[in-house]
Formats: sequence, C-alpha cells, structure tokens
Amino acid sequence: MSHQSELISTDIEAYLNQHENKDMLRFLTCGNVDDGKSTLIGRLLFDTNLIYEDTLAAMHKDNDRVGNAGEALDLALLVDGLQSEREQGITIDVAYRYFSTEKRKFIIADCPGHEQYTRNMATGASTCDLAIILIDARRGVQTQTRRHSFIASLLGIKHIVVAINKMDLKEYSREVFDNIRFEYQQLADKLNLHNVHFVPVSALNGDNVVNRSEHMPWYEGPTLMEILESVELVEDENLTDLRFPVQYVNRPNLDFRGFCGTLASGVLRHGDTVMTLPSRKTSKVKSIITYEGELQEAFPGDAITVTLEDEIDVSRGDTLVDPATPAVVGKAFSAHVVWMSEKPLITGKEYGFKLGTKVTTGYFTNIQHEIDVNTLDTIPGTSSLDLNSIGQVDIELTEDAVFDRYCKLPNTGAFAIIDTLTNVTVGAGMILSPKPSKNEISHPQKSYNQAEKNLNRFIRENYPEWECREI
Ligand SMILES: Nc1nc2c(ncn2[C@@H]2O[C@H](COP(=O)(O)OP(=O)(O)OP(=O)(O)O)[C@@H](O)[C@H]2O)c(=O)[nH]1
Repeated sequence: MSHQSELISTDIEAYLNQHENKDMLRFLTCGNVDDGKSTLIGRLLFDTNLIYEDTLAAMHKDNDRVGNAGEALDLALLVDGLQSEREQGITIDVAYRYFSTEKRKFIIADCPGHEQYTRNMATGASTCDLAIILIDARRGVQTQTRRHSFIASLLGIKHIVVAINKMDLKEYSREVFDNIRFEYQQLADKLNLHNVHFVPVSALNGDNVVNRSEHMPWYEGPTLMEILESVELVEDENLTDLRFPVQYVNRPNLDFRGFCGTLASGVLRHGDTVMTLPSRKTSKVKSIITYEGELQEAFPGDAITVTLEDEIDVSRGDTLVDPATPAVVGKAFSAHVVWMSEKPLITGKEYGFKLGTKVTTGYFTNIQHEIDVNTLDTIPGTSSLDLNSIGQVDIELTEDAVFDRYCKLPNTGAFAIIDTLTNVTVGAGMILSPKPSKNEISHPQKSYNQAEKNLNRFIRENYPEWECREI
C-alpha cells in the first residue's frame, strides 16, 4: 500500500527525511447525511493507493453483503467503523484519519452531519486549514450547507472547497454545476469566505477526485486532490505578531529560569526585546532552548524554553510579545461562543475561562444576540444559550488577561469555557474585540482636584512598582 516511492528501496534515509519534512494539511469534510462524505474519503484513499490489501479484500467481501454501490465497490465501507458506532450511539465524536501522498501529509476530521452535532463540527474544524463542503448535485445548497459554511467562517477556516458531488446523476451537466456554484458564491460573499474553490465530482465513479474526469471536459480546474496538495499554507501562518504564551516556568536551581511553551505566532530571535503581558515588563531573549539544542530563532509551533537577560517576573499564563506589536490587556471582551453543554449558558453565573495558557474565572455580562445557524439570522433579546447554539456575547473576567482578535490570531484569540464545579468544557469562544472594563469606563468621567493630582504624581514618581495610572 501507500504511495510508492523509488527512494524506499534505494535510499531509505532520504525517503524518511523527505517524508518527515512534508508539510501537513488538516481538513474536514462536511455535508448533509448521504451527500457522499464517506464515499469521497474512501475514494481519496483508494485512488491514491493508500488502502492495505487485506482491507481491500475485506471490503470486497462486505461489498457483496451490505454495499450500497451496486456492482461497484462501496468505498463508504472504508469508513464504516465510525458509522456503526454512530448508529449504536456509542460515540458521537470527531474521527480523525491520517494519510499522506508524495507531496503532503493529511489529517481528515470527519464530523457527523446532523444539526445536533454543531459542537462536534466546531471541535473538529477548530484546527483545520481547509473545509470540504459537499453538495449533492441533485439538491443544491441546503440548510446544512449554510450551517457548515457559517461555522467554517466563524472559525476562520482559510480555504473552502465546495465539492459538488453525484455529478453522474445529473449527466455531468455544466449548467447544474454553474447554478450551484452561483448559489453558493452568494452565500460565501455574505459570510465573507475567501479562497473558495468549486469542483464537480463523482465520488462513486472517481471523477475529479484524484483523477481527472473524462465526463466533464468543460471543467478545466484542478481535481480535488490537486487542490488539497497545493493550497498555500505558509502564508496562513502569522510571522509578524509575536505571541509566546508561557505554559510552565522551569526553575530547577537558582541559576536557571526558563519559560516553556509553544510559540503561537511570530518569530522569536535570540537577542530580541520582549515584553511580558499583562505586567508590561521588558527584557531581552538570552537563549532559546529546545530538546535538540539551542536555536537562533523559533517559529510558530516550535516547543521551546526561553531564558531572559533580566530577572523579570513571568508566570504561567503570561504571554511574551514584541513591544512593537503587543496584544490588548484587559478584563472585558466580546466574543462568539459555541455552547457545548446540556446546561444552558447563563449570564451572571461564574465560569472558568481558559485563554491560551491562562486559566481564570469570569462571567457573561450580556448576550448581544443568538445566531440562527441555519438561516444566519440574528435573534436579539436572549438571556441564555442552549446546547449547540451560537451567540455573540460580552464577557468580564475577574483578572487581567491578554486578548487577540480571533480573526487575526486564532491561536491566541480562541478560548474555552469551563464549568467551575465539574471542570468540564462547556463552550468554545472566539474573541471579537476587547472592551474597556466597567472600572475603566468610569475613569474618564471622574474629575480630580489638584490635591488628588499631586498625590497621583507622588505615587507614580516614588512607587513605580505600584504601576499607578496617570490621572
Ligand atoms: N451516484 C452516486 N452515488 C453516490 C456518489 N457518492 C456517494 N454516493 C452514494 O450515496 C450514498 C451515501 O453515500 P455515503 O458516502 O455513505 O454518504 P455520507 O455523506 O457519508 O453519509 P453519512 O455518513 O450518513 O453522513 C451511498 O449509497 C453512495 O454509494 C456519487 O458520486 N454518485
């Protein structure tokens, strides 16, 4: 099985090296029940020769017994394990599949299609670079298509591929494809989705999945696999806004203090000036240490330990940034929230909030509106959000945290909401914008007399460590 490479027999080291250095695309498939998701995934694996021979033999056997594709091999049987689990109601979760081709490694998040699984889709999609939205050529854009596309836009998935499937049942008609494409493009414009690709396919017959279709000479674009292998991933990484959330302070003895974590965005170089948030103290990077030795520079995704030239106070949950492009520090922000718990979201109740490596408490001060995931209409005047609902909310934390807008920096702009009693994750959120907290709002309205101003100056000049604000 697997992509055959001559290197395997001639130079195994070179083969392994090539394989290790391939980049990785994470994508998810979403579609209505029976649109052909399983068949499409099976087809991708089958046509890239990624199926073990014994699996294939077992599939042929099952095909005669339970296959749904007539004479042809029912490729949906490949992903059957998960489906039977679903039918039995054992797990309703996201299944991940891995495969690789000569050019790239892939992880597929396969999410259930039903409406009640919004939370699963949000979970599966949160780390994806690309979403394949499947549309049945006979049905066109459906409610489900709108919901999946909305969640994809909410989570900021950079690339969308609309696979218009079952083209064989519509005589491979260009008109059918063009009409659905036009209909979807209107939705994409409304949702501000960019980088949308459209491919007419037949997952069953293998048209335009891996191999180019002979039935649709009018389609000159890339096949689905060509898109998966070629979408640009590097430019999706933010290399300009340095964010290093500190996960752990390593202090084995008095002579060493290292800050461990994974670089979320930006590039961190030896000698760089960094600022720690929320305290705003600055220092310079003395060393960047990894398991394999010291680095001169680190990139997003690198797991590193950073030491600084000065003994400034940095704790778990703090974030190191470049003073030129800092994040916002505050307590209040507005966000989109996907609610994942049977118990509804309630304003005024205390919840735990996990923003990057920071864990704190806070509460929802207001639900601005709920969003109907099927029609995309906003519903104002709601006081709670139920399981699988999505809303735009205001949040106030009990202590300062570091905020980024999710659309700009998804790694540091996302957060989890935790039930403080059970420690269960009850929701996921995406920061829209920081807000001045209630205390800060009241400052500018207050006027101070001269004695208060003098006192303020005295404190600022003599007790800088109190970080007193100028009035
Ligand atoms: N004619 C035709 N039938 C297809 C095509 N793709 C899938 N099918 C059939 O459509 C039916 C549903 O396909 P599945 O792959 O099981 O659909 P699914 O979206 O995975 O369904 P769920 O897992 O239930 O969400 C099966 O009978 C497939 O053989 C296609 O391109 N053309």
